[in-house]
Formats: sequence, C-alpha cells, structure tokens
Amino acid sequence: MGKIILKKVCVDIPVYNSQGRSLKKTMMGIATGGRIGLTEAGKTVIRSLDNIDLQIAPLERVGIIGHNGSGKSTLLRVLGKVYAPSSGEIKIDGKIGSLIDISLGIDGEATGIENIYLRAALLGVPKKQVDRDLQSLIEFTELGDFINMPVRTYSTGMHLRLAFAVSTMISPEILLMDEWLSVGDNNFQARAEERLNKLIQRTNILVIASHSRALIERCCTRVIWLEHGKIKMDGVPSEICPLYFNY
Ligand SMILES: Nc1ncnc2c1ncn2[C@@H]1O[C@H](COP(=O)(O)OP(=O)(O)OP(=O)(O)O)[C@@H](O)[C@H]1O
Repeated sequence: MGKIILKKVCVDIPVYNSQGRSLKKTMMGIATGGRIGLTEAGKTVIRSLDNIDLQIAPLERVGIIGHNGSGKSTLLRVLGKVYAPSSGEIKIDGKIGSLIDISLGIDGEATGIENIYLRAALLGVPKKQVDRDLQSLIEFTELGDFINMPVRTYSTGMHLRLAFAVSTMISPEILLMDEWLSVGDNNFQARAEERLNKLIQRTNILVIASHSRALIERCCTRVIWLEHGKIKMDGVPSEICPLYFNY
C-alpha cells in the first residue's frame, strides 16, 4: 500500500552567482518561476515549493499541472527523495519508483546487457529477476546483436529503447513520472505504451507532472495545480482542467 503526507513543505534552492541587489521583491506580472528571495545573510534563494500541505491516498492517480517553474519537478523530486525539504515534514509509506531521468547511470562504454544489470541494480531490481527476465527484455528492445555492443554505438532512439525497457522493470507502490514517456519509432511507441500502462496498473499511487490536458483527463483521478510553488487548486480533472487550460 502507498500513502503520502506532506506538511508545510518548503524547498529553497540556493543560487550562488546571482545579482542579489538587482532582485525585485515582487511577483506581480511574473508568469514563470518560484519566488526569488534573499536570506538574512543576503544569499539568493528560489522558493520552489512554498508551504505545501498534501495527502495522497492509495489508488489515487494525481496529475500535477502549473506554469513553467511552478514547482512540478521539484515536488516530484521531493517525493522521490532527490531533494530534502528545507522545512516541513514528509511521510511516505511505500516503495517509490521513478521514471524521471530514465538514462541515469547508463554507461556508454558498457554493452547493452551490462547496462541492463547496472541500471537494474541502481533501481533496486533484484539480480535474480533480471536473470529471469533478461531474454524477454532483450526481445522487447529489438536491439538484436547490438545488445552485445557498447551503448556509445547506439543511436538516440536505440539508447532510449534500452533505457525505457530496463527502467520499466520496477514494481513500485508509488510511481513518479515527469510527462508521459514517449520513446522510439512508431512501432516501438505502441509497445512502450502498453508496457507503461501495465506498470501503472500494478502501481498503487501514480503522480505525474504534465502540460497535457488530454493526458491528465485520461490518466488522473485528481489534479493539483501549482502556482509559484504553492497549491492554487486541488480537485478532480473535470473541475480543474477547464479553469487551468482555459477551455
Ligand atoms: N537547479 C536549480 N537551481 C536553482 N533554481 C532551480 C533549480 N531547479 C529549479 N529551480 C527553480 O525552482 C522553481 C521550480 O522549478 P521546477 O523545475 O520545479 O518547475 P516546473 O513546474 O517543473 O517547470 P517546467 O514546467 O518548466 O518544467 C523555478 O523557479 C526554478 O527556477
């Protein structure tokens, strides 16, 4: 079972080489970004998340929407424990799986097969499971003999096929996604979509950040609208989408 509780969570990202003195202390008219501020010591920080109170229950499919820089990726990173909150509390019950940065840890000098084991280990997939599923995974990638070649010899699409196949071996209770993963050529995309749908079906909680109304309406039971790092609205897609997307 999965469960997520955030209480008054703030994330301040320090910026070390900004022109602190020229900062304007107003958000008026700014359509992007979090709030830029100065600490007491005069250091510049960007408040990417600002007092977020949030509870996500089992079986929820949550879409995160909001303008560029509103804090969607930061929220996913906090849930994925990549960023620690600057203040506030987070309680997460359940194994987290992330489809953000699916190429992370792939080594260009290692072969496709070596990379499957490397990346699977990073994702916490047991070696026994990789041994068992290796053949079907290789077939899924359709990389043929390239699976024994160094990844640096792959095209971008071939690289993504490998990264996608191994990244979707996970069986998390909570799945984090930054937009819908669309990889490969037409033929692969249809199979990738099917694999992604299966992964989502076996996941208890989905949190996906997106700019796509169609995706939010298709996949989500709940929408959180962020604005300058704060929750502006939280509700069902039929209520929030017409307001946010303006049609
Ligand atoms: N590495 C960083 N250093 C400093 N500020 C950052 C960094 N990453 C993000 N920010 C700031 O945090 C705020 C939130 O950014 P975030 O990437 O979470 O937004 P987003 O909603 O995902 O945006 P987009 O829709 O453009 O992907 C922005 O104001 C951004 O400037």
